[in-house]
Amino acid sequence: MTDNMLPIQPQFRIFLSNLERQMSDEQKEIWIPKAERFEIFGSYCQTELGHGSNVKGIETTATFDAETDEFLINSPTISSTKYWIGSTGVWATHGIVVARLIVKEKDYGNHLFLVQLRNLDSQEIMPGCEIYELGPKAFQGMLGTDNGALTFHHVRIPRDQMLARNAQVLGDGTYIPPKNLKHSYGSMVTVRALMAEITGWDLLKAVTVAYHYTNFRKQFSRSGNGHESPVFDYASVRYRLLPLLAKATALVIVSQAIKRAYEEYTAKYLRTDDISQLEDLHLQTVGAKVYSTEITGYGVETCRIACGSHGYSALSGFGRMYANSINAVTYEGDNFVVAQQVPRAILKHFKAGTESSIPSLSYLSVLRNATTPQPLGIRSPSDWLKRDSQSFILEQQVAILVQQHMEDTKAGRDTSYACHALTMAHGDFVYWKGLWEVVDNIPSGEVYKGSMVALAQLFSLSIMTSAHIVLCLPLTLTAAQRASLRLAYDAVIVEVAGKHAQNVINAYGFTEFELDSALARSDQSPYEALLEGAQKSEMNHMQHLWPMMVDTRKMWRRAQRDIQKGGVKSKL
Ligand SMILES: Cc1cc2nc3c(=O)[nH]c(=O)nc-3n(C[C@H](O)[C@H](O)[C@H](O)COP(=O)(O)OP(=O)(O)OC[C@H]3O[C@@H](n4cnc5c(N)ncnc54)[C@H](O)[C@@H]3O)c2cc1C
Repeated sequence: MTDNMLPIQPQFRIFLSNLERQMSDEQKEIWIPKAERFEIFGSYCQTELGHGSNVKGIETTATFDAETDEFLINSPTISSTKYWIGSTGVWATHGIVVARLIVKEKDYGNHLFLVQLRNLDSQEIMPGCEIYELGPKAFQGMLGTDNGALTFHHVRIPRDQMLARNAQVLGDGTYIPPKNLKHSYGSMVTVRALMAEITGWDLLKAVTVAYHYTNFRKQFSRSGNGHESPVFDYASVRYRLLPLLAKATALVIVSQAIKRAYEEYTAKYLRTDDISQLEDLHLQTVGAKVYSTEITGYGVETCRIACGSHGYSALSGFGRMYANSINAVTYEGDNFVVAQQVPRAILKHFKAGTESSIPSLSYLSVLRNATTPQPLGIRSPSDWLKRDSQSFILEQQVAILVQQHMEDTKAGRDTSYACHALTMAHGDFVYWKGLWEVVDNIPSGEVYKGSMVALAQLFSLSIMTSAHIVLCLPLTLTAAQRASLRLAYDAVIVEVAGKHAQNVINAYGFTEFELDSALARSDQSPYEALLEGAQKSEMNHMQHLWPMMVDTRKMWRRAQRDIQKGGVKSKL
């Protein structure tokens, strides 16, 4: 239940953050207190029926009328209807609308405008606005949020409702352009920084339910002593669930650090207008958004499948969790589209020779000093637990993919598919580095240090044995070294399963209310909870349909008798 997004969330995630970053000081004084006091509810209206990823293609116009000192907001075509707009179907009283600014017939491209959508006293839709709620979403997801379709019919707003921190239009129609074009992606950065951490928590909940259930559920006897074994004891279950526990932990911990860096940047920006760090933070948050939403969406589904048929019951909660998490690969920028920004930024630094200013790009030194890598001194599985062995593999992996990307770009190939794998490999390296930075700083006396080290090792070895790395490893490692990597991975799985997983799950301390799953209750076993769910099913009370079922059977019997008597001939 708690993973259902609420209509109020766009208010904090994107509406207020845009008011703070994109409004002039005078505008902020008026609007921020209203939003903070919930006198107004806000939404962010960018996507149109015809244009999502291609923001430059937006058709909604904001035409300046110097006579009345107003803008006219208009949707000139059906494809310009704002669509998917969170909270707008029912709740929002105001929207930050992305529209093309037109002054004296000149098109200045997309700018932001604050438009009132509903009457504050009656909630009625304002004249000139046409709004519909979109109805159910795929998998019945995001039930708690209304999403709207919104058309503007020449809606007038005062000139001072153009968000004016950067660009402005003066009363005589003079256009003051933004000092810097990069400011415009500041609000996207905010949301992505938040999403990366939230998705980590979503995955942790799914893993917790699956861990609880697979330890309860017994099938077959592994020992042959007649007692059935918990399915968690099978490698097929452990190797799916435990790496997800480690990955979810990494997502939360590293994304928190990215979010903190962004908050520090924002505080400085609001004081000084200094946006020098924004480009790097943009790279970090786009990468984090793609990496975290991809792992979480598919990870939640993996947890469901690991629980067998009972995972497929709505009572398990996995359906709800999946429906509410998988859409994050699409919103705030489709992952395959925004993933392209990461290689672009990597190449820009590589070509300019500025990669040393960005710690997460240290792997570019592999390409810069393009010498044959020294063979790794791996002699036993424990050598794989050393940081330099791990960084070697992960850096090699991204470097190979960057090299391939450069060749593809040079050859004029469409790289939009391969960019995704490169962004994920970059994410592997960034999250690996970030996780170890945190874990290494835990004082050695802390009781949870051992569990965190084991989880970090599991995270490291699981990403090192993943699909695209397997392609690269044969180039640099001997067969014996590759075999020892598998042994190291096996050993870490055994250690985490036996000594740490339960402690880590307990430490996260999700309540039953938060998990909302029949597979993870303390007062009932999963079987009791599932059976109780079946007993409560509304389909048990469909007696009004019984006569129809009886009649159908009678009809079949009659038809059968007629066929046997030879009275009915098939027309087929
Ligand atoms: C639940 C939900 C909530 C949302 N909330 C809001 C909101 O509050 N406000 C708002 O403004 N918007 C919102 N959106 C819209 C969202 O931001 C867009 O859906 C998203 O940006 C993707 O755009 P699109 O749907 O038009 O996909 P498209 O751009 O049409 O993409 C379709 C396919 O084409 C591929 N593709 C497109 N362009 C390229 C390219 N250049 N290279 C390679 N492949 C490409 C994509 O990978 C994808 O597979 C929401 C969406 C959802 C699902």
